[in-house]
Amino acid sequence: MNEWGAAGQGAAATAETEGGGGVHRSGFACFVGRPNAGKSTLTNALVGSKIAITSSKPQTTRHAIRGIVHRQDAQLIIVDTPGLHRPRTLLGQRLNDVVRSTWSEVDVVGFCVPADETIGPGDRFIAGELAKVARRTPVLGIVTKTDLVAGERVAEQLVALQEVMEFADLVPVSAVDGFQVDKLADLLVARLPEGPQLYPDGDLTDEPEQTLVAELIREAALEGVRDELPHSIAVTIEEMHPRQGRDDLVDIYAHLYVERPSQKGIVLGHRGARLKEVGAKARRHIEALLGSRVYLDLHVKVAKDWQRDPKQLRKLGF
Ligand SMILES: Nc1nc2c(ncn2[C@@H]2O[C@H](COP(=O)(O)OP(=O)(O)OP(=O)(O)O)[C@@H](O)[C@H]2O)c(=O)[nH]1
Repeated sequence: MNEWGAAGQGAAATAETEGGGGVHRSGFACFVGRPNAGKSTLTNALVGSKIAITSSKPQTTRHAIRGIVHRQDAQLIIVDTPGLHRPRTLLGQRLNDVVRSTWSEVDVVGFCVPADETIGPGDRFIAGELAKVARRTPVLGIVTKTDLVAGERVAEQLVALQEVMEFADLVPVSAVDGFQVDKLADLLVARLPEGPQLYPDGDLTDEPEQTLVAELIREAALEGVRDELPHSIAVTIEEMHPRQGRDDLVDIYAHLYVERPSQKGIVLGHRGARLKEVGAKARRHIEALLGSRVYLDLHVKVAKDWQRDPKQLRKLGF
């Protein structure tokens, strides 16, 4: 087709080079959508490995965790942002700042709306914010969780989504049964500039291991108590290193912060039974992540009103 398409060195991608042999694209994408829209699960489905943290309750993905999709023709780096929401605390404001700065850095944004929930004010709030960047960054409309509803409902949701804002493309997907996940990858890749591979083959995420470990502990600690302590737990890794003289065992010392003394009891449980379960569960996940045995030491501490205190927020990594 076009011999010059692959020559590439710094040449801008054009429509003519699309599909041309040898063209390699690389760049960044992120998914936005209200909490629970399925963004993390979709990232995992695209990357093909559990790296982002998923849960059935909102607001669990706090850090911009990247998943990397390696393909012959492209490398797509997915940045997973926290959910955008109306801020009520300093933490809320910081999270929204992270989201907005992410949007301005990526090549394409995917706006996720679940097929099984009506489009509401939360989605329109996000669309309003997204419209501000849409002139520079293409936004794809994604209807997620199509496996949960009948075909007509998916069609209705696509129509409803189209009315919320102008999209570069619209696509329905299911991360659970894999419906159109490859199609979505194609649509995202098509929006990336021509460029070389940015990460080595096999890299799935560049998020520091300690951040992932802290997220796994937080996830385990929130299990079953989210209604009581939805946003009140933060985790820091104080120390993490292989045990001296052992190459099959990693020692991890972590602090679990709650906001008030009364919450400490909830996390600990009767005679510390709950914390023990949390530790066992987190340890299993961390062992799977690190591919090594793990000794996990967890301490619960009270950091009074950490969500409202800039000094505490900095200490906890926000
Ligand atoms: N049936 C079905 N469930 C899904 C699908 N994708 C996600 N889910 C479920 O929906 C819930 C929320 O998914 P997440 O991927 O954690 O959603 P999120 O948008 O990343 O949520 P936040 O991190 O809170 O912003 C989880 O219980 C998932 O298992 C899907 O394609 N089909």
